[in-house]
Amino acid sequence: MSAMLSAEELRKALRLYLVMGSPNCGGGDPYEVLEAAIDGGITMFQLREKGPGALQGPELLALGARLRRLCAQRGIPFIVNDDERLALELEADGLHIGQEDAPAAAVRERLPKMIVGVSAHDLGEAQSALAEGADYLGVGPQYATRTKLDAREVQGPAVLARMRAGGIHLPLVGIGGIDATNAGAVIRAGADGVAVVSAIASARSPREAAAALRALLLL
Ligand SMILES: Cc1ncc(COP(=O)(O)OP(=O)(O)O)c(N)n1
Ligand SMILES: Cc1ncsc1CCOP(=O)(O)O
Ligand SMILES: [Mg+2]
Repeated sequence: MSAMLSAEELRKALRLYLVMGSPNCGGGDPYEVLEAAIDGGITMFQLREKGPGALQGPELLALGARLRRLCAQRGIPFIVNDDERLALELEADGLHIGQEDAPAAAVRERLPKMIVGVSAHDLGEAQSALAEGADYLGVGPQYATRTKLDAREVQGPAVLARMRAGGIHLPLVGIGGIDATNAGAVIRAGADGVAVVSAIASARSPREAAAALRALLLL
């Protein structure tokens, strides 16, 4: 577990997890989108700069530094997707990696003080991630998504129930196609929280979208 958050604090932080980068903001300013989402009540943030027009190099570092600072000011854990070096440069609270990224055990060893999140699509992957020292699992896709073109097939909330029944007690967050119409089903299946991209970042009002999700998650 990260030195920064206890397991219980992490479970709470995962409740409404915004995952986002500039390509998800419909041309809007990602800083303003994140600020509005924090005002609306998100509890954790992941910088995932992927897709058409994704920033790289110094531009990505500059954006990451601004978003990181905003999260620090507002008490929101700041996680970086995929890029271990960027996570270190930004002094992130954590790194999220998937099955096609660096091996979780090696990342755990290199980043002993960071929150390490791992994507898991079935019980077997969840058991491996647990054994390799993951702090939480991102589980999905729960529903169809247009945000991640290389997403695996839809698993549905039942995959969360299978993980719980299989003895996975790690903090779990559902991801993929989640919005206000289906977030409750994800929680009822066993997730501690929901991770969303488009439901907040592409909303007409990211603040209102985050507030609506927060209200139904009973926060
Ligand atoms: C919270 C959370 N869960 C899952 C993912 C997906 O990670 P990954 O499978 O590595 O895919 P990319 O996001 O890197 O395209 C995530 N980012 N966050
Ligand atoms: C990053 C990721 N991993 C699995 S699905 C997904 C994308 C989720 O985006 P959205 O919330 O817009 O469906
Ligand atoms: Mg990844």
